[in-house]
Formats: sequence, structure tokens, C-alpha cells
Amino acid sequence: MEQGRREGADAGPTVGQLGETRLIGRFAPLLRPGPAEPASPYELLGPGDDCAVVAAPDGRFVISTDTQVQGQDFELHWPSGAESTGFDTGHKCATQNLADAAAMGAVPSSLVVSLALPPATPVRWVEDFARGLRAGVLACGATSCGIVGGDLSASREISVTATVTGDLQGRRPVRRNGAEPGDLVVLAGTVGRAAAGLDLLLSTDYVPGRDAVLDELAGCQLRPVSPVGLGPALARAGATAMIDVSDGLLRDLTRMAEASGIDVALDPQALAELAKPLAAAGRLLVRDPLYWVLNGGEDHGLLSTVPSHVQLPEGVRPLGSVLASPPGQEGAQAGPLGGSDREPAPDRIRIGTTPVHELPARVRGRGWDHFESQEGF
Ligand SMILES: Nc1ncnc2c1ncn2[C@@H]1O[C@H](COP(=O)(O)OP(=O)(O)OP(=O)(O)O)[C@@H](O)[C@H]1O
Ligand SMILES: Cc1ncc(C[n+]2csc(CCOP(=O)(O)O)c2C)c(N)n1
Ligand SMILES: [Mg+2]
Repeated sequence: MEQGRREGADAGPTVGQLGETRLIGRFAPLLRPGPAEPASPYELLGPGDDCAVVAAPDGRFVISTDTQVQGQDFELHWPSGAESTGFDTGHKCATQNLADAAAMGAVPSSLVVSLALPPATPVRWVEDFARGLRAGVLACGATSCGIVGGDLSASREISVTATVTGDLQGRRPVRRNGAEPGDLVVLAGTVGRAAAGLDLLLSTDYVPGRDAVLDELAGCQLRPVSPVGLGPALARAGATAMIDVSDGLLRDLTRMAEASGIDVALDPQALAELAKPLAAAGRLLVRDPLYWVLNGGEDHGLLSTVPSHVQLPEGVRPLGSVLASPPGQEGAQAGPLGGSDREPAPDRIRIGTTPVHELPARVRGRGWDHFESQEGF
């Protein structure tokens, strides 16, 4: 599949030269399903009017939104020499939004997408964005999700925001706060690869196109794929809690542990398995791959807890177990927004018998926070 053009001197017309109306005319048709693809059963009215109309057969829908900003969430030109194409940015936009719907146990039903673009942006970049968005929806297996509308504006740097809705199909939403002592902690998808890819892209020691293993990791940062179908599958199997890993395994698991008032023991062997595919990147960048597994975000794997007797859907791997918290900490510590006004305590999680704060410095990190100064990610 075409994954977007690298922009050169012959990048063609810019969005400033084309104007908004003609740009929509070029962009919007690319969001539609191809002749061989099924139309979304949820889409009652697609783009073209003031709003789209989307079916909500359940009487409720889940909704969430996610933004990427150039320089903050992606670079057009990375220090390694790689580029984020429009295709990449569109693909990632689809994945990061669909994963949030899936993490509630919902089937994504619609996406709307808003782009703010510098007038010098090549029209091709925007067309590639639309193709990437569509390809991301398909790569995540969200075939019943329509891309039903959006908005365009101008800005100094590229900013893209999508909003996703999802259908709970009559089930209760799988929240972060339902994990019970005795449950298994499981993962659908991967962790650590997008973060290893990010550090490669940020390094001048990585030369794109020379090593297929490293290129694949960079691809996981540029075009992550979330196993979106496994969200509803886990919900049907009886998942007690779920979250998509966007900010790092320990950080997102701590959110779940705090909301549920439980502790977690992660299995060192399962973590070592997740670190294996990162070994080559670890050698090049002189990093312990476990660092990326524990702290890296953006793979948008689905981290869930399930009762221990449950038959795990294919593609879901055990990662550890839920333990009762010591007396005094059994209560949920999350506030009304699902956050907490103090820094999450890492003590709720241990690896084998080692509490996270006692891990060696080379694998300790903080996960991602948009407003903190960053070292790597
Ligand atoms: N600007 C905002 N206004 C209202 N609620 C917000 C805002 N920003 C975040 N929130 C809420 O805070 C909660 C945590 O947000 P956060 O972005 O950390 O997790 P998330 O929604 O799972 O996103 P992601 O998976 O992309 O990291 C969410 O319920 C979100 O709706
Ligand atoms: C240029 C550049 N610098 C840093 C990063 C790392 N990064 C950005 S957002 C995020 C977490 C998910 O965000 P959200 O919670 O908003 O979905 C991470 C780990 C990147 N991708 N590109
Ligand atoms: Mg999320």
C-alpha cells in the first residue's frame, strides 16, 4: 500500500494556492470507502451538510477526541532524516482515536476530523493524510467506522484533531475502575515499539532504509495499529477494566490501579517477551529495551483485567495479576475526571516481587506528560 510521498522541490500546489473549497473537494472524497469496501452501517448522512447523522442503536454512544500537533506529537522532518508523511499522520490519527473507543469495549461508529494547516502545506500532504486516515481505520479493523465529516482552518503549524464515537452494543462500558483482586492483567497488541521507534527517529545514529527491523520499529511510531476489535471481544469475555496504553504501560496501569483501588504484579517473563523485538534498537541506542516496554506510549495496545477463569480471545496475552492493596489503599484514588490531583504513586505496581520504585535506574521512567519537560519520551 502507498504510504505517502516524501516532499521534494516538486511538491505541487500548496493549500494556500488551492483555497479551502477546492481543498475540501480534493480531501473529502478520499475519506469515503473504496468500491470494494463496506459502507459504515452507522453512517446515516455523511459529509456535505452542517452535521453528519450517525446511528446510535444502543441509545447511548461513547465519544472521545485526540489531537496531534506538529513538533509535539510528530515531526515533519526527524533528526534521523525520516519524515512523517501526511499518510503517517492520518494513520496515527485514526489509531489513537479508535483505540479510546475500543478501550471502553465499544465498536467505533464514526470519526470526524479537523485540520489546521499552514498555507504552505502541499495539497498532496493533505490528500495523503486522508488516505492514511482511511488506511488506519482499516488497519485497526474498524470496518464499520465511517469518516463522516470535519473542518479545515489555517495555523502556523499542522494540528489535527479527530473525534470518535462508538457503539456499546448493549453492554456496560468497560471502565478503568473495575479491576478486582484475583483478575488477570492482559494485553491486546504491543507496548514499547512506538517508543523505541520514536527514539530511533530522534537519533542521528538511525539511518532509515538500512535495517528492516529498525525500520519496522520506526513504522510503529509513525503508523501504530491498535487491535480495535479486541476491545469489544474483551468486553464480551467479561473484562472488568480496560485502558489503551498511550502514555506508557506503568503510567496507564497506575491510572487503572488507582481508579480500581488495587495493586498489580507484572510477570517479568511476559515483559521480557515484549522487550525481545526491541533488542536491536537497544543495542544501537544503548538502552535497556525494558525501559521502552515499561515507559513507552503510543502503541495503543489495550490493557485490560479479566476474571482468571476467562478464555482469552486470540491475540490477548497475560501480563500479570491483580492483587488486593494493603489496608488503607483499597479505595479508588481517582478524581471525577479519572485523574488525580497528586502524582500517581508507582507503589501499586511491582514486577515479580520488586516494587517499581526499586527498579534499576536504566529501566525507570515517567511515561508521557504533554506539559512536563521530556527526556526522549
Ligand atoms: N480539555 C479537556 N476537557 C475535559 N476533559 C478532558 C480534557 N482533557 C482531558 N480530559 C479528560 O481527562 C481524562 C483523561 O484524559 P487523557 O487524555 O489522559 O486520557 P485519554 O482520554 O484516554 O487519552 P489518550 O488515550 O489519548 O491518552 C479523559 O476522560 C478526558 O476526557
Ligand atoms: C515529536 C514528538 N515528540 C514526542 C512524542 C511522544 N509523544 C507525543 S504524545 C505522546 C503520548 C500520547 O499522547 P496523547 O495522550 O495526547 O494521546 C507521546 C509519547 C512524539 N510522538 N513526537
Ligand atoms: Mg486512552
